[in-house]
Amino acid sequence: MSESLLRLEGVHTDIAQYHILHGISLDVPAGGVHVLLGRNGAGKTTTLRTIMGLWRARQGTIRFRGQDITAMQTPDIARLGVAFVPENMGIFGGLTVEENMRLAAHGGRFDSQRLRHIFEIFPAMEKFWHNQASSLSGGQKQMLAISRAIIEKRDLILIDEPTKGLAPAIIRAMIEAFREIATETTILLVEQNFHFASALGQSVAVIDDGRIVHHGLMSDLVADQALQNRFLSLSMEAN
Ligand SMILES: Nc1ncnc2c1ncn2[C@@H]1O[C@H](COP(=O)(O)OP(=O)(O)OP(=O)(O)O)[C@@H](O)[C@H]1O
Repeated sequence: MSESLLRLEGVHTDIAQYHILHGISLDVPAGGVHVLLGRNGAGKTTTLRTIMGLWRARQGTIRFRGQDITAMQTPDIARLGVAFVPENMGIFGGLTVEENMRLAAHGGRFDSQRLRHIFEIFPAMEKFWHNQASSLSGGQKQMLAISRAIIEKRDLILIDEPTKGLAPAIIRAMIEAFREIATETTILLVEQNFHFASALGQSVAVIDDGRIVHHGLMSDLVADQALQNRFLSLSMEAN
């Protein structure tokens, strides 16, 4: 694998009095989609939030392009080219699609070429440009959340369970969209849907009880039924 874009070494995170991450080490190479699997409560969201500086690692280091970002503030991490799409998507229901996008664009201004590129990936964003975000379907809201993350060119996008609650046809469309987005950026994806995760992922890490219990190529996991039995049962829905 190529040199790490993101590297976590022995990361411990506490939330209040609870010790949630117990020494997470993870290498994310530049380019493509890399997947973090794990059952509910395993620590996937906490890992993404710790990378983004929304929770503090009390021990261990997080490096982005070799730079130590462990103690950096979230806006500074974002300025380095890291975006986060949380599970609740973080969009503003009372604002239009355009207004949501404008809030995410640098200086509130759009680069027309960039916007055209986003409309090619997600045509619904152009169609519903003047509609309130609250009126969008679940899939369209997710598309809006991802569009906001890529309105500026990013080096790394952290995405938390984008297919949760979506219909299979929408998930299929999302696979194509993610493939396109991953041609220009690196995606670290938290996912429970194995079909989606395996269609996209190059590497996969399985987290359980705040520890990485498996890390390898997604193709090896897909090809090895015994590995799947061992890890998917504690990770995700196999559909
Ligand atoms: N704000 C919080 N206060 C207290 N405990 C929390 C908080 N957020 C998360 N936790 C706990 O941290 C552990 C890891 O949660 P996390 O959200 O990282 O899991 P996850 O793997 O993303 O699971 P899910 O798929 O359910 O989102 C869980 O035991 C959870 O209860």
